[in-house]
Amino acid sequence: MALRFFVTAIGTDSGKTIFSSILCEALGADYWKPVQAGLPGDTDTVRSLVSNKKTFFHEEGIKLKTPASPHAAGKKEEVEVSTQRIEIPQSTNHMVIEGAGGVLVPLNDNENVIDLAVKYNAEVIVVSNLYLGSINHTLLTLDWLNKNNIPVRGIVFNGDPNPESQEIILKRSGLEELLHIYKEEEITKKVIKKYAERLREKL
Ligand SMILES: Nc1ncnc2c1ncn2[C@@H]1O[C@H](COP(=O)(O)OP(=O)(O)OP(=O)(O)O)[C@@H](O)[C@H]1O
Ligand SMILES: C[C@H](N)[C@H](N)CCCCCC(=O)O
Ligand SMILES: [Mg+2]
Repeated sequence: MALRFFVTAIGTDSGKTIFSSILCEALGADYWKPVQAGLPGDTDTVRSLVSNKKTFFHEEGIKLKTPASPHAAGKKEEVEVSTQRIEIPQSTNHMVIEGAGGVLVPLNDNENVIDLAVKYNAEVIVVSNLYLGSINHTLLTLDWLNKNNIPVRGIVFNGDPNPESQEIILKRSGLEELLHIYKEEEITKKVIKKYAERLREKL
């Protein structure tokens, strides 16, 4: 059966696009960004990092030029941003869907980015950075998902190792670490392939 993942994070610039590239490479999955705020978009980045020939890059659901929260970018550009307006592309392949920012980033006055994961019935993966303060950001994110009955497939740590942070996050959440992405000098196709091999063992 085709798998469907929704990649979210504890914030923006967290490594969702890097991890989405790794996941696409690991599974030969399609990539789709339902809401892109800020151009050039993440689809171009993933296209430049994935090596396999199977991944298909779907057109973004809603594309906004403004690098801001989708609700604000939509308001500025007079574009209606809502889950109702965005239908998942047809595909029989596995699909990696990348959110924008974190779970409670607003699409509009009533809806948030995470509502897209629910609408598409996708398994959520949370990318967690390892800066000072990230324990709180990560546990708040996981607690909100848990309290809203949104299951999480696992956590991806991104950044220099911090065993105390990683341990307490895994212990409190009871979730599995799917991958640790270390700080790389440059993100290249070769780097993405290396992590894809590691990730494949966990999926
Ligand atoms: N482990 C890492 N090593 C080196 N650079 C990284 C690493 N993780 C992320 N980066 C860099 O940090 C920047 C932000 O990462 P990325 O674009 O994946 O974030 P994002 O969560 O997708 O952001 P957005 O919310 O805009 O979609 C990029 O320039 C990326 O190449
Ligand atoms: C512009 C950025 N790269 C993303 N596309 C959107 C991030 C929105 C974050 C909103 C917020 O949490 O304050
Ligand atoms: Mg991104």
